Amino acid sequence: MITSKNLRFSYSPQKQFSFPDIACNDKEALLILGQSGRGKTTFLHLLALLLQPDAGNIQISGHTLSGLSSTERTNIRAKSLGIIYQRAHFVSALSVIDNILLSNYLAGNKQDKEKASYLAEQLGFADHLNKKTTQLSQGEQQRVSIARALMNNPNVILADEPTSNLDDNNCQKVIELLKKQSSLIGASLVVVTHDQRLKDEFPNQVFL
Ligand SMILES: Nc1ncnc2c1ncn2[C@@H]1O[C@H](COP(=O)(O)OP(=O)(O)OP(=O)(O)O)[C@@H](O)[C@H]1O
Repeated sequence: MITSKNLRFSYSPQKQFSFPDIACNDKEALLILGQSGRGKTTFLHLLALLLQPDAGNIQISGHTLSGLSSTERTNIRAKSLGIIYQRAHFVSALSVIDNILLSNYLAGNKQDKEKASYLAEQLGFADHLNKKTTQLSQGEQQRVSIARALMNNPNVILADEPTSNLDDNNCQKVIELLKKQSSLIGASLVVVTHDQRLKDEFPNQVFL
């Protein structure tokens, strides 16, 4: 479960944000909608402990995540969070499968090739595992990002515009897969987007 309360953040005195409180239980999904520039990525990066709030707090599975060192934040991110970034940030020298296995390595876990292959099968890119990520289409890269985010069975999955580069058919597929896979591992799923196609896919919604 993830909750946030009274979160505030500023890039500068002119650019200040107050975010609505959120709560997303295990196996549940929450959609955060907002137009471009409303602070969706900023909010997601606060939830992902990549940015530090000026005020307010975040709890994951009942633990309050304030006053942590940078190492502690990095460890929580690697072990408890699955993050699907707006841009995938793959290591271009590595193959698709090695990019996926890298998240096991960074969390200090055993590299689980079987799980990577299973997820690739489920997400429909099993034929591409030995390619370089640069050889994949945007939609394929999006699905590899989802597999990478699921590898350590995170408590919380945070997805930034996971469907923005996808056509209607792939948009539907990716959201179904994300909801199914996160529910299977018992995670909370938080999606930020401006993609109006997702409005009917999530009963729980917050607007920025
Ligand atoms: N590092 C930064 N320094 C200063 N201002 C920033 C920084 N990052 C983002 N901003 C500003 O903060 C605002 C919110 O940015 P953010 O990326 O969170 O919005 P968004 O809702 O995700 O937008 P989009 O849908 O276009 O990705 C924007 O006006 C942006 O210019």
